[in-house]
Amino acid sequence: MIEAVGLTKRYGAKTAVHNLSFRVRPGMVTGFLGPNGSGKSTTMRMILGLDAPTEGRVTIGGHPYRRLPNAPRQVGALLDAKAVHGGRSAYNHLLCLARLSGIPARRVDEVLGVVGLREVAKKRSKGFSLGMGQRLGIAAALLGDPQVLLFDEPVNGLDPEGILWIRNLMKKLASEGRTVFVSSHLMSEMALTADHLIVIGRGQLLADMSVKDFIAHNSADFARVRTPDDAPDQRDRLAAALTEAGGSVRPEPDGALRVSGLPLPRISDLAHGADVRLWELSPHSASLEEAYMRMTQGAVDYRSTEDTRAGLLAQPPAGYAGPPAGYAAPQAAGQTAGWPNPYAVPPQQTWQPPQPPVSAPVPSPAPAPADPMIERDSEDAR
Ligand SMILES: Nc1ncnc2c1ncn2[C@@H]1O[C@H](COP(=O)(O)OP(=O)(O)OP(=O)(O)O)[C@@H](O)[C@H]1O
Repeated sequence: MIEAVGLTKRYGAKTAVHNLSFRVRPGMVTGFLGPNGSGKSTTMRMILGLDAPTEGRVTIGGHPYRRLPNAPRQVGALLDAKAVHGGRSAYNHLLCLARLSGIPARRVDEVLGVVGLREVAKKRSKGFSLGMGQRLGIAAALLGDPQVLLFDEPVNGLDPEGILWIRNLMKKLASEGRTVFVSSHLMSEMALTADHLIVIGRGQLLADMSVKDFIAHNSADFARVRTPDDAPDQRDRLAAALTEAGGSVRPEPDGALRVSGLPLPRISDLAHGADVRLWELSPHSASLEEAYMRMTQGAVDYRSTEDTRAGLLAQPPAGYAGPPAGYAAPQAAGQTAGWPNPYAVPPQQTWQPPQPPVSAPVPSPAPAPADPMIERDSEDAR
């Protein structure tokens, strides 16, 4: 098990990791997630004794890495696949590592087989592709047959077959009772590989929970409901009935309604009661990516200047003429006027009954609530 307690790392004025406490348990794959610059690599380096914590501690099996007896046989890591002497063959690179750690030479051949590099074992690694380099780095991590494994972005540069291979390898290592700690930016991959997640943002812990709980806690399930395209009155009637029943209703780009707060059978009954025909009534369950985006959108350090605020505003599809008449565009947290932020927490009540065609002034949309991150980002501008 890996255990961090109050782990903090400062580089001069920069706090890379702040008061981080977590446990990485054996027998499962634990994903380590966070936006760029959030402190994942710094944390991994501290776990491996490559960086000393400014405060706090991190141990493996109860010992700091540097005090672990025969550490390379207990802990294997892939931090930077490029950290290889390019003039050496894959075989010689692994053989050097094995000799330094008192690992028998026959193990080199075994791990080359595991990572699928036997055929190129005698080739110099400087000619290796990114994916082959990753495989070589993974072979080095496996060399001592360790109980604890750390992988920093192991799927970097791998093709789909390689990604699948890594996924199965991680799962197999965990099923053998090992501790597997893996960072990645590929959410879809993490959703398939990890059992548990540790999520950090700006060096601080944001979440420590199972993948299932993480998605459940950070996403809102909703239903998509579509009425006949040629009958906008039916859509308006349905939206009004759903809102009256306590649902939250928002327009979708294609004219459908996004409804949260009401179960599907209730939506169906309300539609029936309002004499509205449905062309679609489908459940939507959030993905890990959506849940992650929602949780971390306030903790992103680097953001395109074209992402006006939260950086997550989807562009309206070509040809989209704006929301249907009768809708007051909701301004959820982290959202600017325009296209709805797909990751924003849905507002409680968004449906506005259609206005009668009188010459009353059209109410202007409410101003977006102040977003404290905007202030902070401009202060932190670098
Ligand atoms: N040696 C160093 N000196 C100064 N600052 C550093 C050093 N190493 C890391 N940092 C800073 O600490 C913060 C965390 O960096 P780190 O590389 O740990 O993040 P990360 O989550 O691994 O990022 P990425 O996903 O982009 O790899 C960043 O702001 C980085 O610039």
